Amino acid sequence: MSTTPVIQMKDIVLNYGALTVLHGISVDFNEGEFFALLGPSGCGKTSLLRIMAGFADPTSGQMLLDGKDLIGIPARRRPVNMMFQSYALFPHLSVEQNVRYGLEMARLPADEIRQRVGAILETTHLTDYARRKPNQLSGGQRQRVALARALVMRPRVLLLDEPLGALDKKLREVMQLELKRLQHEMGITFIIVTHDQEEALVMADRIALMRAGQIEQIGTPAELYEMPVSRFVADFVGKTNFFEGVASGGKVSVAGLGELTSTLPASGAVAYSIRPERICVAPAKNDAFENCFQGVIEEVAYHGQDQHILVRLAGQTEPTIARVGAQQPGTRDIGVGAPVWLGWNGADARVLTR
Ligand SMILES: Nc1ncnc2c1ncn2[C@@H]1O[C@H](COP(=O)(O)OP(=O)(O)OP(=O)(O)O)[C@@H](O)[C@H]1O
Repeated sequence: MSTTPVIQMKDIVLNYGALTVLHGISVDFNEGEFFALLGPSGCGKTSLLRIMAGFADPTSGQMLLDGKDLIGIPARRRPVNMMFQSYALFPHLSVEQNVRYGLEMARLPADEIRQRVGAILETTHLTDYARRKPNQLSGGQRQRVALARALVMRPRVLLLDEPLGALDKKLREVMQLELKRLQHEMGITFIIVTHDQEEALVMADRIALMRAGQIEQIGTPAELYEMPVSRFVADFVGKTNFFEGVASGGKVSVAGLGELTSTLPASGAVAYSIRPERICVAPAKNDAFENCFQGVIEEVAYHGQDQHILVRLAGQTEPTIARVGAQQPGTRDIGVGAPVWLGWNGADARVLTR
């Protein structure tokens, strides 16, 4: 993938009166990448998207498209298209008319319009629905029409604000892969806003995790998951167990429990983070693991392909969660109240200083 930036945001600040919504955001969005702006409600994701689309001007900061200043250029003159959560299709127009509308407004030659609309209906699997009205379509189909309508304009960048928000879980999962396929086929930069970390992990090439108007970490899904820079990232992306303790060298001392090992040297107050799938559950102590602690099972949650086993370790206020596959020998009969051993290796843990 290219690392040539299409849009560059430099130190973007946005104030609404006395309220600062964006506190100096700097990020480059690259040519042809699928980028997710992820974060909890109210962290400023949509505000950042609206600035890129031209619906809001930042209080200060710089924004470049292909190296040229974008601020002050009206929304309709930017090669940037925004797709809203409420797809805003014209109800009285057919699918095909909805899709061709933008090209007609741009006064393109009739032949080119026909060719481009035909091609995009095919790419989005809508050819058979071309004559239907929006109210004769399912939610997923309407969503595809909105996408086709945006993509037919061939924007340099497509901005998508919670595009799958209105769909049920099953359809969301189908459309996540569909969006990724479309983005890949067309090579257009997609910047998507979502508060759903799973969605961001599945779809995006890179993610910016935002928190209270700032970017906490930018990276690939694997970087955010495997190498979180803070408690906030480790907690927001995936599930994890935290042990608050004091680090010295490669060890973290946890009150009531003992010393935990890691391969990351640190000192002072830290959070030691270990993912549930990195913890092995066994009826007896297994010396193959550097960290072994006994506890009592508090709850077993069945999740289909795996189980989440909540274990109370000595001196801990929160249970420790281990995720075990249904196929793991010996775990099927483990029940609430049983004593078990949890084991993991230091290389699988993260030591977080903030
Ligand atoms: N027009 C406005 N006037 C005043 N405050 C606003 C305005 N628009 C947004 N805000 C505030 O700015 C902050 C960021 O809002 P924004 O919509 O960007 O967040 P978000 O991360 O997209 O959240 P969500 O996922 O809930 O949509 C919020 O505190 C919001 O209340």
